[in-house]
Amino acid sequence: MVSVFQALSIIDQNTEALSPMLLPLSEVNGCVLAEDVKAPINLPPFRQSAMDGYAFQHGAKGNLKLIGESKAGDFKEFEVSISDCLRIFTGARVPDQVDTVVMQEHVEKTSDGIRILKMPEKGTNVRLIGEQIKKDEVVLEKGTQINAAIVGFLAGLGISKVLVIRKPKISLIVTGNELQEPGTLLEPGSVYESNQYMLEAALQSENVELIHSEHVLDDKESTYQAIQKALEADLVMISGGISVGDYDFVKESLEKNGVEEKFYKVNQKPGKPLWYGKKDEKQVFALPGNPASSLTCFLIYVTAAIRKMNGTATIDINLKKGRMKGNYKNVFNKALFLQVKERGGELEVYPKQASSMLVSFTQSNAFLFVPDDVKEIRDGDEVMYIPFKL
Ligand SMILES: Nc1nc2c(c(=O)[nH]1)N[C@H]1C(S)=C(S)[C@@H](COP(=O)(O)OP(=O)(O)OC[C@H]3O[C@@H](n4cnc5c(N)ncnc54)[C@H](O)[C@@H]3O)O[C@H]1N2
Ligand code: MOO
Repeated sequence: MVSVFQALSIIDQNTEALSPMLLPLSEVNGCVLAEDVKAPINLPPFRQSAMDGYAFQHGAKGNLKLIGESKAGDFKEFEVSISDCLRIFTGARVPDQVDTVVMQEHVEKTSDGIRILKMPEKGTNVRLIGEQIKKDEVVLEKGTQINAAIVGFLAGLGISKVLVIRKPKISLIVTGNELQEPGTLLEPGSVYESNQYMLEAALQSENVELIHSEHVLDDKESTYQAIQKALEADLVMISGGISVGDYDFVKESLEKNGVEEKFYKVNQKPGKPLWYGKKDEKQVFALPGNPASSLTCFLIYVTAAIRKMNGTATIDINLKKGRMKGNYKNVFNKALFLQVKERGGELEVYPKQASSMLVSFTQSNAFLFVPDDVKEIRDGDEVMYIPFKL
């Protein structure tokens, strides 16, 4: 049996960021850049009007004669004298011979052009070449996590592919004869399957690719074969069948598949019988089947490995300081991950807590972390907590 911190450290030692891959923009949201990105063009690439209005040479007095038009997408030159103007629209190129744009609300139309009612300063409403970004400038650094704004920014620079750390491929297996599909009539002795739905949903918040997900019965051969197939992924998650019962076949099936145990059992509650191992570079987490144990182990350990693999974070328990609301006794001699509601750093323990119960998770947004040597927490005590987002 290892401690929570030993378990995290073993996972850390056994986890590396995955190799970089050139991917199209449509697939990189959430990924981490594996190299600096340089601007291939100036932004804007040409002088652009920031308003719908009229372009002219600054210094003109009196009425201006309208001699042409520049709309978005046009690239035309004009012979513009000091007493001429051009109709222009937002985003359109500002032709070379004009330097200022007056917005149309600040002019009055005349029979052949306009009269400026409010004279703008020279250069007003003209976006200059490279004003946002200069060509060859490093615009994003290696290690940046791509979000929607970055995807849009890259597209705006004309970049269609970027080198990113590839997403871990994940396989999921849930085990158990007693598991029945939601939406069917519950048979005596059965329970509805929840962990496959839950873990698939939780994976949607991580930057991963789920390549395989299945339910196997408590049977040696099926478990062995399912694990063999699942090992195509970078990381395998198995729920259930990892304890010491006569029908718990996961541990022996992992060993038979050549997965080497790195630790088994963590001195914690929930989630004591967590098993972690490796086959070459592939990682395997066998999560205890009790739903709250599975989800706790996923949130504390599996996400840590996933985020180191995809380059989005280092492995760290990220403990925050908060204040206890109410009293709690730790009678277990184990580290506890209690599901709590955190509001403004104040932590309220949900009353119904057990490995088998998900109800407490549905009302919580953080774990109160109770070290194994802390036996009692009183109202107002400073405590440690780990926020989570599901
Ligand atoms: N003699 C001992 N028995 C147990 C120990 C122990 O140390 N000695 N540890 C207990 C702890 S702690 C846990 S946690 C569980 C873990 O057991 P398994 O990982 O083998 O899980 P199962 O037996 O398959 O299932 C446990 C429980 O969870 C329900 N379950 C499982 N999978 C699902 C699912 N996909 N959806 C919904 N519910 C699921 C299952 O029906 C059981 O009720 O072992 C203790 N026993
Ligand atoms: O450790 Mo188990 O996950 O408490 O029931």
